[in-house]
Amino acid sequence: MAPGAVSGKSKVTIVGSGNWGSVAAKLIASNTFKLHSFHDQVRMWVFEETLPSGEKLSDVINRTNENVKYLPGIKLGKNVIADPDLENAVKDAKMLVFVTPHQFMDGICKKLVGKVNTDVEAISLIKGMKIALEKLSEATVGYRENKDIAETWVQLFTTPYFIVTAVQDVEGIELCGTLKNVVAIAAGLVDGLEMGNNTKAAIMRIGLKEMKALSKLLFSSVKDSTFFESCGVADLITTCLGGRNRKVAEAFAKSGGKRSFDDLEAEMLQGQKLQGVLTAKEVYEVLSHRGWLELFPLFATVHEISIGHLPSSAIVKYSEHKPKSSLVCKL
Ligand SMILES: NC(=O)C1=CN([C@@H]2O[C@H](COP(=O)(O)OP(=O)(O)OC[C@H]3O[C@@H](n4cnc5c(N)ncnc54)[C@H](O)[C@@H]3O)[C@@H](O)[C@H]2O)C=CC1
Ligand SMILES: O=C(CO)COP(=O)(O)O
Repeated sequence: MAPGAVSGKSKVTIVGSGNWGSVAAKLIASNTFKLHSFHDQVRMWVFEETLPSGEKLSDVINRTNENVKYLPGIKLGKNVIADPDLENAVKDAKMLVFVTPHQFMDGICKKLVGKVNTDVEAISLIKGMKIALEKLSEATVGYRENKDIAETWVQLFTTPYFIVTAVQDVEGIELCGTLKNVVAIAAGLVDGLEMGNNTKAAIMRIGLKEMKALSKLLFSSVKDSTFFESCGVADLITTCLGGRNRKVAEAFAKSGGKRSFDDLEAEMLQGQKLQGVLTAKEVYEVLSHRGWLELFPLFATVHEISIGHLPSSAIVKYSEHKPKSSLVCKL
């Protein structure tokens, strides 16, 4: 029997403990407690930090059963164990749930080499829900070939208020979750410029079109139908209406570009991380490398605004840059 399957039960470890990581821990812990195929206890790796009280965050989570910094006011479940030691947190796991801001993943993966079970299964969480208050939400699990494994993950996450669907399109789902954060920055800029709902809806539509076009250019296997799943249009709507990327971009535009995204992130999010600005830079690099910049004016403009090369108002002027080919329209 594999070490992670003590008494035949799969042990789950969550790698990450921010806002969404803590929500995931709560969801999963409620299921592992009820379902016989999973070990009750869920380990959650915590990037350790010292709170203003002088206590360690992991100690406080274990004492109060609450992530007081990243998800205050919500009980995680007594079977969630916070562990600041990454190696120890993963060593017996049969199922790993990765949920840290993506800029930290390289370092984490390097530390995990040779430390996890050889038959471990892993999932990277997709985006777009505020569900800790148990309001109805959805998510999509992507899989390649093995639908049975996908269904195990669906079982682990599903609750009466959290509907999870398995979709055979890993790349499409990953790219939806990644690219929507860039569109959310654009939507926030429109809010900061006080341009109203029609303009915002137009930006969201164009953003969705660029999301689909870029995903399909990068991976021909990406399915159109994925954009109508929760990970596609639903996630895009929620992030553009109420997310952190939107909120900080709004403040950036309101400051007339005088405040940087880094400053605003630190001030407004108190340790939580923005993904949209870094993603816009990474997308820009890909577009630039492949000679596709003019095919994706919204994505390119978001990056140029975020680094101060263009004013926020450029977000509604970018359509004057005419794409060189009709490739985007064809897609
Ligand atoms: N909050 C949301 O609604 C959703 C977030 N996501 C994704 O989940 C991932 C994690 O997001 P959240 O849990 O919201 O995190 P968060 O933004 O709330 O918190 C940041 C996390 O990064 C950790 N951290 C800071 N410095 C670190 C370092 N050097 N190394 C490792 N960790 C470090 C902090 O301890 C904290 O746990 C992101 O990729 C995000 O895109 C996905 C779906 C929904
Ligand atoms: O998916 C998320 C982070 O990548 C959530 O971001 P928002 O809070 O901007 O919606």
